[in-house]
Amino acid sequence: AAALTGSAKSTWASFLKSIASFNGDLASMTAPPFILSKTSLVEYSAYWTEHPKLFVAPAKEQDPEKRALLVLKWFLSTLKQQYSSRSEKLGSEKKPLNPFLGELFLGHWEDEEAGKTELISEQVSHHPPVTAYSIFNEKHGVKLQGYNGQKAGFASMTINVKQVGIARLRLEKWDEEYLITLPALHIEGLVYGSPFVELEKSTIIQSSSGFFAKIDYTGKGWVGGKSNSVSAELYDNKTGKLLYTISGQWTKELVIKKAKTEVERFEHGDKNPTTGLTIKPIEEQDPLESRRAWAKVGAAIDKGDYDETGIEKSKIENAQRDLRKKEKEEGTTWERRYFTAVDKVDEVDALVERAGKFMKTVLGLTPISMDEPAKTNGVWVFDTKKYEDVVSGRKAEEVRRAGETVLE
Ligand SMILES: CCC(=O)OC[C@H](C)CC[C@H]1O[C@H]2C[C@H]3[C@@H]4CC=C5C[C@@H](O)CC[C@]5(C)[C@H]4CC[C@]3(C)[C@H]2[C@@H]1C
Repeated sequence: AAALTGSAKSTWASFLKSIASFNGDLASMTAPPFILSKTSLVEYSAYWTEHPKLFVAPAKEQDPEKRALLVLKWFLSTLKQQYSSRSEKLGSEKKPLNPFLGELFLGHWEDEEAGKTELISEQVSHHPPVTAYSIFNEKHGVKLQGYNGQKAGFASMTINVKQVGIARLRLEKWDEEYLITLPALHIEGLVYGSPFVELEKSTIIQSSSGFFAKIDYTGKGWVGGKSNSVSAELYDNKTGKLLYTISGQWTKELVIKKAKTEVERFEHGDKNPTTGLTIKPIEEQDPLESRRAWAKVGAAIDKGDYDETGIEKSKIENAQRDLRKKEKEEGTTWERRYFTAVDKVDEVDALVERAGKFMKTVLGLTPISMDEPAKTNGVWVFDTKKYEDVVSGRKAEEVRRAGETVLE
């Protein structure tokens, strides 16, 4: 992106100075107008499934080893959307709107082969910010649920972000579950006023059928490396045998090898177009749905009217503060519409334990421990009872009342 000029340069310079006194809470930073996005962070859950065909492919594969490879392939195909789609579309990473507690993002993908895949994303915590989501395709019995928050730090002109939370993929037909941990990232390019995400360190995928993947992320700075590089290894837990490797750039092309021979090359970008998410027109949305709730802020950002953006944002933020104060006085808490926080999930603990054992005994690595990925306020799970109560209309009164609390 072109280097900054004139006033943008000076506001960016003062912004960089402000980051230097960064306290770790990304949302609290006031970024200059040109870096503000009108998209709320609650929308980012959609990045998991913009290729519905890849998302449902594992369900149709009866060989468990090939299923594990298809899950790894789907996961790697989400990285470009998750971490570089804004830079590609908007020229740089942007600062998303900080979702209010209870903010919703609902939609579905319609795909001729995969059928309907539904998305439910809810901001289940504001302090610290935690987004929970459930993405499911009934036709193929594929269900993804997860939650994530961010712990950020600032060092040598780079924002370092550690993700907390996990993703869980369930294949009903095979009674199989996959635990997926989330990559750490850092924001490069701040000094040029054109920030972009680079992934780092490593994540794992552990399947209940006995397959384990380790995924390592490196960037340009790495020894002779290219930006957005990834190298994944898929193992058989039982034999410790390395079955497949997938490597390349998660923004461009990845190569799958079985042992040493190439078996497939798959592309991202125009050869692998994403499916558009269908969401209701704003006037039909629930008041808590993100694009309706932030409509006035979004309009101000589109106009580049920084003052109006600030005024409309603080109206929402003040309404939220009043709501929290009222709940405190009444001794009530906000009812999460679709998710519940629990202390632990046995299936998740079993997968973490299995992965940890494999990492230690076969790979000689430090095993992941559950408190590591899940360090938010509990393990957030999709509550199908709550979901059915909403869909059936049994919760219509609570839904209506909740909508009235959001400033229109
Ligand atoms: C806070 C200082 C500031 O505003 O700097 C402006 C710069 C745009 C850099 C900070 C923002 O960069 C954004 C990138 C966002 C992550 C992108 C993708 C994901 C994956 C998704 O599944 C979960 C959320 C996550 C981790 C985003 C979290 C928020 C990030 C780091 C934004 C930063 C505020």
